[in-house]
Amino acid sequence: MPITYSGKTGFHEEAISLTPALVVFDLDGTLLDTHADLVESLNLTIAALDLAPVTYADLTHLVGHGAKVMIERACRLRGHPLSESELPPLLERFIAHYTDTMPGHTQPYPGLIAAMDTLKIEGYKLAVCTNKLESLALTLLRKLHLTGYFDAITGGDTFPVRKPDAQHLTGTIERAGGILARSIMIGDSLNDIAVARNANVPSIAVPFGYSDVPVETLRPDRIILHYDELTPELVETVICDFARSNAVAASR
Ligand SMILES: O=C(O)COP(=O)(O)O
Ligand SMILES: [Mg+2]
Repeated sequence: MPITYSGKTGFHEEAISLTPALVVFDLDGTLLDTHADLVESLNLTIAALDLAPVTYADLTHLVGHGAKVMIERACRLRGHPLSESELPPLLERFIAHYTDTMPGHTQPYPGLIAAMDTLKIEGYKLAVCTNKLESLALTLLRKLHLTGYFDAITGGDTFPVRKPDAQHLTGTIERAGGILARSIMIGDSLNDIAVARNANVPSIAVPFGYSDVPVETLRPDRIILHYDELTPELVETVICDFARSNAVAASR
């Protein structure tokens, strides 16, 4: 059974404390180190326009809003803003190459699997909320034998809106059978911390992903340097501290 926080007694608080907590992960740069494959497929894509390759350092400014935006930004960076008709064949080229080479060099970050195993054993729910196209996220997670961990996997095209719009996260939580008051969001970039703030859910940032600014400046509720730190106790503490500061703010 998950450890529960001891809020005020009463039917409502008790019902909340008995609901298993849900840990929602971003994908690129949070669950999985995808950078080598993203850069490779992106460079093969823009090579169709004879554009020079982008680097890993460039990726931090390109990634975060899905493949379409990443291709558009890479072309603009290389001095070729795309016209509307140029994008669809490039997107197709990217999707085909990225899918064909999966899982490529992509790997879970150190300690992730052990942390997820512990959370699952303790009764926690897990989900993925990524701006990657849903089909790419599903195929990649399937090829890495990870889909079984998650109660929901949603992408940038699953709902009419995507991160940082709150509805991407609230929709993911609903699909996973979680509740807002017992959920946390873990991510590497602005969109993840912003979606959590917009949905009124606490956030944990990881510094090893693709943020173009230091994650401290995003003001997450916590930062973890390694997945060893992602324990049931930490999840409960973050949820409890967040509920407490919300209650203090409401009483002012
Ligand atoms: O693929 C992207 O652009 C972003 O993906 P993420 O939301 O999993 O970081
Ligand atoms: Mg990310």
